[in-house]
Amino acid sequence: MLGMKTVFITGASSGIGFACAEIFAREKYNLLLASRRVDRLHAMATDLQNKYGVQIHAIGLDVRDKNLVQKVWNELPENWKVIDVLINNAGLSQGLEPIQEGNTDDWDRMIDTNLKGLLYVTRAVAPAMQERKTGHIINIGSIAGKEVYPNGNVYCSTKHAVDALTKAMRIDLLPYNIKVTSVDPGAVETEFSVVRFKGDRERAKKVYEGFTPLSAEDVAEAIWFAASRPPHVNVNDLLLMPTAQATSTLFHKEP
Ligand SMILES: NC(=O)C1=CN([C@@H]2O[C@H](COP(=O)(O)OP(=O)(O)OC[C@H]3O[C@@H](n4cnc5c(N)ncnc54)[C@H](OP(=O)(O)O)[C@@H]3O)[C@@H](O)[C@H]2O)C=CC1
Ligand SMILES: CC(=O)[C@H](N)C(=O)O
Repeated sequence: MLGMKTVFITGASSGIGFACAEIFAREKYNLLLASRRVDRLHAMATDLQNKYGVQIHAIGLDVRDKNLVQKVWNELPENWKVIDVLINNAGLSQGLEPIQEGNTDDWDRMIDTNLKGLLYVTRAVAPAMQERKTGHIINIGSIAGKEVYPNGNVYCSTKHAVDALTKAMRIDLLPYNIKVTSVDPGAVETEFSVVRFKGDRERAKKVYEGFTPLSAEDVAEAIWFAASRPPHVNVNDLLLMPTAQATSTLFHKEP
């Protein structure tokens, strides 16, 4: 661990988080990886350790579980609590219905993951950054945190909350030299839509037909850009879109 920086990535088992793990390992960061599918994390850890020679610690974690988040953090070996960059990436959408037809369990899952999960992980990690008077928290927001689109109601509101939280966290943490950034992608072809449509791969595929979406790597490179700025530079908010997607509403072609 000596001399090398450490990045803590939530939601590292797939998509943007998975791509971040590869890029930060390439840049010789040690990786603290968390998600529920810890088998995937172990598999990627072996691959990345062989490829880049960095140290990797994988933890099974459901960010919705407040007590588990704190327990897992408390039980980490001390050297894995020295986090230079926290990437609050874990998140999802569930369903795409108008508000009056929405599934309230879906709503709970999005709020518990995208908002409360981000809060619980930040609350566990930020005090150690405060103590060391250094750190960088990168929240993965969305164009859905800047605009809303038909049937996007609760998902969009969770990402609007992430937008507000990022601004508030920056104020609170500035006295301790902790940077706070929001990276806000447009449409990215990951498992996101398969999760949204609960395994309906045909429906998920249709989301990306007719245009070139962002790749997880496109977003991870943007996250690396923000993380690799010199000490006097903070990227407050980085919005990146597929060229073909003028606004979030173009993202959903469904009626
Ligand atoms: N794809 C897109 O178009 C866009 C995505 N985003 C945001 O990017 C982030 C990453 O999404 P993306 O990579 O696309 O989607 P993926 O579905 O590919 O990845 C989501 C990741 O989040 C993890 N995750 C989900 N729920 C939990 C949980 N309760 N506890 C811990 N980890 C969890 C999943 O791991 P596991 O299931 O193993 O727990 C997985 O690693 C999300 O916050 C999303 O809102 C923003 C804009 C656009
Ligand atoms: C742009 C996103 O955050 C997401 N892909 C969505 O469907 O809104």
